[in-house]
Amino acid sequence: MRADVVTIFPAYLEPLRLSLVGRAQERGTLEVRTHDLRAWTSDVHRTVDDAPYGGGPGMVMRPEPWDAALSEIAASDPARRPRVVVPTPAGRPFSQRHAEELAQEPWLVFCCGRYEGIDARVIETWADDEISIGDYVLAGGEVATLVILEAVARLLPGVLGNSASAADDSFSDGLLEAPAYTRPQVWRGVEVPAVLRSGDHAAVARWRRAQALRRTVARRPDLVAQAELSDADRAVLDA
Ligand SMILES: COc1ccc(Cn2ccc3ccc(-c4cc(N)[nH]n4)cc32)cc1
Repeated sequence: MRADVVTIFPAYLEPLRLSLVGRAQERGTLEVRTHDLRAWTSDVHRTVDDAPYGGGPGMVMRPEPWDAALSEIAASDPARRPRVVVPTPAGRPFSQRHAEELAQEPWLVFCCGRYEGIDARVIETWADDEISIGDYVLAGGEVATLVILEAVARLLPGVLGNSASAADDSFSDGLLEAPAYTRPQVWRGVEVPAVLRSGDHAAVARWRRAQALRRTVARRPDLVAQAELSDADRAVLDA
């Protein structure tokens, strides 16, 4: 996968060189190219923003630099068309399903807005996805891009080690994950549930499913409504 990121703060994307996403880049599974939007300005002050029509607080990002940047990036591989992603508070809520969908794409381009956002005509012209990572307002699209790219990168082939699998993810079955434990067996007087030390893999799976169901009912009833529940699941919830 190739991912281009356009931003006025390229340094914000440096964390993509670390850890899981960094390893995916070293392996060639993911290629991240970061671009400074100001490279596509033509005035001496390298202006990327202007006052909003209709008044109101703050500034809006001008369309010309964005259109020049996206046109040049898209033209760099004429045989393909990238999927253009614009993080915004007004976007479709990001989810594991959405990450799985984006992980199928060979080429993503992220437009990191700042100020009060990007001129709407750029979004109309270029955006394939407008994505919100939550109902709170960040100062720009860079952090959202880091979130989206990490969630997508871990789904790419070979990125997660053998010991981990995206198929076992929380949300992969529509529920929250069960509590996890490791050594010591007793810590601050609290013992690891015996079933997890029993060696009975079927019992462990039943326990984890029951814990995930109860946790999801308590914290995210909206997810329970969407999940596919078995008769055994319903028995747990009715208990
Ligand atoms: C009045 O409306 C706005 C006031 C401030 C801003 C700041 N801002 C500029 C670009 C940009 C891109 C993404 C996000 C964002 C995404 C999520 N889930 N939260 N915040 C925020 C962004 C935007 C819109």
